[in-house]
Amino acid sequence: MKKDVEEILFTKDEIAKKVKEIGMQITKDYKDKNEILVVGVLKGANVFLGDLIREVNIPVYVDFMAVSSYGQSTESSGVVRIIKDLDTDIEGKHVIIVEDIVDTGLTLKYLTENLMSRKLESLKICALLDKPERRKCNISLDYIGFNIPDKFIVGYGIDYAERYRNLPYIAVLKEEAYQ
Ligand SMILES: O=P(O)(O)OC[C@H]1O[C@H](OP(=O)(O)OP(=O)(O)O)[C@H](O)[C@@H]1O
Ligand code: HPA
Repeated sequence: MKKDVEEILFTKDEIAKKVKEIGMQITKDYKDKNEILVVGVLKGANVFLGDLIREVNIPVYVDFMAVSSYGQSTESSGVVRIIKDLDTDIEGKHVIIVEDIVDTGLTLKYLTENLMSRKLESLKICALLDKPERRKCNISLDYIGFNIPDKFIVGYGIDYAERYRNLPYIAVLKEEAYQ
């Protein structure tokens, strides 16, 4: 796996420091609420979510959605499909969507519109990585870990064709690894 890595963007320690900061900010912002519901977007956000919730010091409930837009390629198809919906009713809840990476923004645009229609109390978005150069729609992110360049990223839960999710760091994938 290491041979396919062009460059390490963020080490394990740098990621842990950033996740801690985001967790502290969420704790501060929601300190007056009884609980929050964190919605992880499978599969990529799984690793980030697992670390993040342990840095939040108020009651956290967890649910997941699975959507599909990329398939086996490095380009978003733009068509988002729900593969797994939430298990819980989110009416009246304070919800935070947790994403690993925002690229075109089409996945989050679809998800926010979908969740907003369910009468929740509030909705915020937390993304570990943001690739603003690639944006194809207007969405606003409430918590962002790192801005990254327009390169294909893997590691810390993020895949190419289901590989590299278990790399402990965040890295740029060599072009020859996906050609
Ligand atoms: O901003 P966008 O262009 O919509 O791209 C972002 C989405 O793409 C990735 O998911 P992917 O479809 O690769 O699925 P995965 O999480 O299962 O790896 C990532 O986890 C986001 O959900
Ligand atoms: O850079 C990326 N890497 C992996 N999956 C992705 N989905 C959107 N952008 C990316």
